[in-house]
Formats: sequence, structure tokens, C-alpha cells
Amino acid sequence: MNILIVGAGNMGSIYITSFLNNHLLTKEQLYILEHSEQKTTDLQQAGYRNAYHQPGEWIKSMDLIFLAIKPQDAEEFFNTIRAYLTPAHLLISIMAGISIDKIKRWVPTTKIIRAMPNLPAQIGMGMTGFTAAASVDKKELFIVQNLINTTGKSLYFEDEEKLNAVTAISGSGPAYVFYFMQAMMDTAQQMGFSQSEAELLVEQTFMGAVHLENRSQASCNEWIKRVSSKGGTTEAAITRFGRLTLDKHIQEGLKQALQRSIELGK
Ligand SMILES: NC(=O)C1=CN([C@@H]2O[C@H](COP(=O)(O)OP(=O)(O)OC[C@H]3O[C@@H](n4cnc5c(N)ncnc54)[C@H](O)[C@@H]3O)[C@@H](O)[C@H]2O)C=CC1
Ligand SMILES: O=C(O)[C@@H]1CCC=N1
Repeated sequence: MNILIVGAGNMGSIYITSFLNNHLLTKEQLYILEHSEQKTTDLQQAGYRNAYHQPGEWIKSMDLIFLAIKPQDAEEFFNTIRAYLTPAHLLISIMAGISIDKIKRWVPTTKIIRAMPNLPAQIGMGMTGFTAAASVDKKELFIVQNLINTTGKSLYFEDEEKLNAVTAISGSGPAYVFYFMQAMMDTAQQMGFSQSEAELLVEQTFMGAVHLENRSQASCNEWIKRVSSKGGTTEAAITRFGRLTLDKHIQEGLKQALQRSIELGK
């Protein structure tokens, strides 16, 4: 099986490494199409003999094409590649917001899978939501799910609409966590800790809390109660968060991400 990864940026590079490290394919079966001449040269020098800067006839021999380019680059990309695509090609797009129907208008194949991963895929701890057009058969879906699962966990959704919400929750989600961590690290430094002390205090707190929640049946609200002593420090902070309606502000941000995902698809 020959797999083409289009766009060797943040996400494309993760797939390249994951598929190879998990022995799902060899370097010879892996093809890369990258717009940047410099990146293509670097990839070739790193031993990726099938790294290309321009599309060509070779694309016809690809079985599976992973699209890891920005939504804004999609139309121009499809215009350059359309001549080399056939109805047998299986496409997987991770582009935020771009619907299967929209891609169908640009390409001769109807075998399209839409997936939304996230950045922890880089360390095999990613979360991917995906859906598929009716013409993708079960075997193709299994192959793609096996590939996706080299980067973490996945959930299949029958309803494509869910993919915009997946983007708003888990796709963009790591950035929300980093935002909260950064705010805590900045506060720790204001309280007199060095940068490295602040990082350790906050990182270990996040790690511990996430694992604790993950290994139990208790909800986050129950865990908050277990940390909070009556009249204590945690209660003081959580009460203040409540007065500031921090949860509503978080909801607003996530809804904005959902809206943007819908807009990107138009
Ligand atoms: N960064 C993230 O956390 C996530 C990103 N995504 C989606 O993944 C896609 C890629 O995002 P990133 O990897 O962050 O972007 P990126 O900007 O790091 O990578 C995109 C790559 O595509 C290349 N490219 C652009 N036009 C091209 C063309 N016509 N042919 C070949 N290569 C081309 C660029 O040179 C670049 O190397 C986006 O559609 C985004 O919505 C999805 C989930 C998470
Ligand atoms: O910000 C974005 O549009 C992409 C999709 C999810 C994460 N990054």
C-alpha cells in the first residue's frame, strides 16, 4: 500500500513519524508532497526518497492520500492535483471545517474520510474524531482507523456535523489547557517562584490531576469537592471563579471555535 501525506507541517510530520515508528509501512511506501522547497529538500536529505515538491503522474499509484494542509490552501491544492486523481483514490482530510461534500466538488473520487486529530498525537496521546462518506467500505475504514490509532485514540461519528464540535473540543483543546497552564505559571512567578519552579509546580499538578480523574469513576465536580476544605484556600479560588462566571467564559470561547469551524467550511 502506498500512502501520500500532503503537507509536512505540524500534523503531517506526526503522521509520517507515527506510521513508520509503528511499522505500518516502510519508507518506500510513504510518499510526501510538500509545498515548501526547503522542507522537501530537508526530507529528501533525511532519507525520504519519495518526498516531492510538485504533484505528478506518480500520484496515480497512491492508494491513500492524507491531506494535512491548511483549509485556506485547499482549493488551490485541489486545482493542482485534480488531473492526477482517480475515482479509486481514498482521501483523508484533517482540514478544520472542510466538509466531505465540499471536497467531493473538487475531486473525482467520492471515497473521502474526514478526521479531526489533535497535537498530542505527536506523543501517541492524540484524540481523533472521524467520519466517512457512504462510498468508503468497512475494510478501508479499518485500515484508516488503524493508521489513526498509531497516534492515540479515536471515535467514529456517523453524523459529520459532529466533526465541527470535535474540532472545538479536542482539536483546539490542547491550546485551552496550555492557556490555563500559562496563566497559572505566570501567577506562580508573580508569587515569587523562578520560571523552572513555576513550570514544575504547574506541570506536575496538571499531570497528577488528569491521571487521578482518568483512573477514577468520580466526576470533575466531585474531585473539586475532595480538594476543597470548608472555608479553605481552594474554596476561596473556586468561589471567585464562580463569581467571575469563568465556566461561562470558557463555554463562550469553545462556541466561538465551533462557529469558526462552521465558517471555514463555507
Ligand atoms: N495544528 C493542530 O493542532 C491541528 C491541525 N489540524 C489541521 O491540520 C491541518 C494542517 O495543520 P498544521 O499541520 O498545523 O499546519 P502547518 O502550517 O504546520 O502545515 C501545513 C503544511 O502544508 C504545506 N502546504 C501548503 N500548501 C500545500 C500544497 N498545495 N501542497 C503541499 N503542501 C502544502 C505547508 O508548506 C506546510 O508545511 C490544518 O488543516 C488544520 O486545520 C487538525 C487538528 C489539529
Ligand atoms: O486552529 C485550527 O484551526 C486547527 C484545528 C484544530 C487545531 N488547530
